[in-house]
This record gives sequence, structure tokens and C-alpha cells, in this order.
Amino acid sequence: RVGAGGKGGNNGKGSRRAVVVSSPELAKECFTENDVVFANRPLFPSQRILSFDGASLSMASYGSYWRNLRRVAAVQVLSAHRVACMSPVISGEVRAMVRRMNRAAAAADGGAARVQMKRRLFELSLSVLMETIARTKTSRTEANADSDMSPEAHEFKQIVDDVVPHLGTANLWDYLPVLRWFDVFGVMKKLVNAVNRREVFLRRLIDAERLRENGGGNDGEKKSVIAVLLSLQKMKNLFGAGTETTSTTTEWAMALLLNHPEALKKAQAEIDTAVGTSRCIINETLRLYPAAPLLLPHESSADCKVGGYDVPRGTMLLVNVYAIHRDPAVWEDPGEFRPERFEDGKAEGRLLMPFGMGRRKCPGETLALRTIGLVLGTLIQCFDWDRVDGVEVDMTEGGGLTIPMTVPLEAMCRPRAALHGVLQEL
Ligand code: HEM
Repeated sequence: RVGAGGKGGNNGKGSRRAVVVSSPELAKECFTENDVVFANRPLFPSQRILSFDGASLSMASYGSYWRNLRRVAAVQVLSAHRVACMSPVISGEVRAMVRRMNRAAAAADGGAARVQMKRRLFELSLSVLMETIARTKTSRTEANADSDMSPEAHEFKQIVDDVVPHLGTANLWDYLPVLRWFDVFGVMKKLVNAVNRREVFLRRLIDAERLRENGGGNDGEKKSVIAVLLSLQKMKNLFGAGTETTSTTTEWAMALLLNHPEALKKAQAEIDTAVGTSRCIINETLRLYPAAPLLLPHESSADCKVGGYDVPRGTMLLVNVYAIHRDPAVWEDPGEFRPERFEDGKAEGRLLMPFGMGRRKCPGETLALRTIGLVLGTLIQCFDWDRVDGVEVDMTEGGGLTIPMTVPLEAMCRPRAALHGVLQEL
């Protein structure tokens, strides 16, 4: 369960020393006794360009600088209290999406609309982040009928689309200097261009927030993230980490439910009586499709041992969460979608780590689970769902930093008769 590859600690010759861990015991060993040693991140050339030379929270090496940023993120921006304050914003965005779907269904033949779930969920996730980070709602109009995004979110999506294809641990450009010297594939040009656009964009959001602040427009608890950070003077970028992961997980959850109508019916019935029971479905989705299947890469800052093997300083650590979550020694029929595994604490003691473990664990977990829960709960409660033309959803997985669905999810949605009045009033 420990794999090794590459020689030499850095990527100067197109290779890099790496250790791949794919069992629950070894993952625990890496993030308990070796947690401090593995708390660094390898900095690939593409990441160096994108992360202000390693200055972003997710890419910074372990030390006082990272600790400081992490404290700001965990305490000021993503704490349970902050997330509770953000909930009305999230619900507002979800309601806006439901309103649009309801309108589309009313206008469609037979009262059911064909919905591009992937696009909708990504847009929603980005809008939630835009709204909590910069409060851009004012610049959006309902007349923009078929999109769930503000113009700012649109602009940011274009920047993300330019960057995402060049992320990931198997990017040749990062390993082979010759490709970089001649900027083969024009990667450098594209990344620098995207970073420059991102700078201009963020600067604009910050200036707008400053103007609002000067005008006395900020009200305590409902402050945007930028306002919070401005008051601490530590503006850092959290958009990248939170968008794709959240929307992809919701998309997989909907796909699983469409292929398991009995689970969908059960969830609908339960939500009608007690909101919040979609948690087992979310856990099971994150078990089968962890949005970061290899976590983010870690790097050792000193020699250590993993599973009895010597691991030298400067080795990249990849933790295969995808394999750990499907370990047949731990999970019965690991490939099957069975949310009941998580009922009544039945899965307690089994390692589920879609957000990682140890000190570099995802600080956005509370926000992500709240957002996914609200979105999924609302979609299941408000609509009856069907597969397009009754055809089984294609569950083929794509590659990259996250696990995208190869065929973007589409589904038929029909407003539930019992909720007609409620939907009209949204
Ligand atoms: C389903 C949603 C999400 C999943 C599955 C997820 C998963 C992860 C994972 C696996 C890591 C790396 C842990 C490691 O290195 O061992 C991570 C890091 C991180 N995540 Fe998330 N994440 C999600 C949503 C979010 C959200 C909503 C935010 C914030 C808005 C966020 C912010 C971050 C940051 C800043 C880091 C870097 C932390 C550090 O290096 O110290 N994530 N996430």
C-alpha cells in the first residue's frame, strides 16, 4: 500500500521522488506522528505563478506565515459562527436558482424542464462564494433570466476556466524544464495572463468594498469576507479552493440519486418530515467521489518513516483517498451507493477523509457541507426528478485535480404538486 516513484527530490530532470499511500492505516500514520513533517507543499512552477510565489494559504509552506493565514481563515472567515451568518446568503442564492428552474418548468412542454445540472451547480456555488466574499448581488438583475451568476461571477469563471486545465499533479509542463524554456503549449503565457486578470478583478472588488465601507454600508455580522479581511488587512484569495469542489460533489450526489430513484423517494419523504436527513447521502457521495481524490500534494521537510520504509526529506506525498474510501477490507460492496451505511452512526470508526486530515485539512469543510446540504435538500424537496429520456446517468469519471463527471449531468425537473403555492411565492 506504499508506492514510490521518481528519483531526486526536485523536478529538475523531469522526475520527482514521491510516495503514494492508499490504506487507512498508513494515511493515519502520515497525518498523526508524521503530520508536521508532511505539512509542506511541493511548489510546482505552475503553482508558483498562480499562488503569488507560494504565498497563498493552500500552497504556503508550513511555518509562522502559513499559521497566521490559517488562523485568519479558520477563525475570521470560515468558522462555524461565520458560516451560520452566511446561511441566509446561501439560502437566498438557492431560492433564486429554484425560481429559475420553476419558471423553466412552467414554460416547458409537459411541465418538466431539462436542466443542465453541472452548469447550474457550478454557477450557484460560485455565486454563493462571490456573495459571501464580495457581495456582488447588487450588480445582478433577475432579467438575466437563465443564469445564476452575477457579471462578476461570470468574469471570474472565465479566469478559472483558463487556469483549471493546467492544474494537477500530472502536468508535463511542471516536470520538464525544456517545455518551460520554450514555453511549449504557451502555458506560461496563459497562466500569467490569467493571474494578471485575477489581480485586476480582485483589486476592483476590494476598491468597491472600500467605497462601501467609507459610505458606512457595512453592517456587523453580515460583513462580506473582503470587509472582514480588509479590517485585518490580510486579503487572500479563497475562491479557487471552494467552487469546483462544492459543485462537483452536489452534481455526483444528484447523479447517484437519479440512478437510485428509491433513495431519492426516501430522501424526499424524510425531508418532508425533518429537514437535514440528506447527510447520509452527502457522506456516501464524498466516499465514492471525494472531490480531491489525491488530496493536495504534501511534501516532507525531514527524513521520516512510513509503514517502516525510509522516506527522505523533500519527498512528495500523495494520499489516494479514492482507494481508501473503496477499500473492500473496510466497506462492504465498496462500489455500491448505499447511504444507509451512515445511518445511526453505523460507519463510526471507519476512516472517511474527503477533506483530508491533520493540520493541513480543509478549513472550508463547514461551509462546504452547509452549502451542499442546503442545495441538495432544496432541490429534492421542491422538485420531482427524472433521468433524461429514462436513460441511466453515465457515471464515467474524468481526470484532473478534482473528479469531474465526464458527461456533464443533465436531468428533468418537475415542480412538486404539493409545493406549487410555495414555489410561486419564492
Ligand atoms: C466538497 C467541498 C470540498 C472538499 C471535498 C475539499 C477538500 C479539500 C482537501 C482534500 C484539501 C487538502 C487537504 C490536504 O492537503 O491534506 C483542501 C484544502 C483546502 N480547502 Fe477545501 N474542500 C472543499 C471545499 C472548500 C471550500 C468551500 C473552501 C473555502 C471557501 C475550501 C478551502 C480550502 C483551503 C484554503 C485549503 C488549503 C488549506 C491548507 O493548505 O492549509 N475548501 N480542501
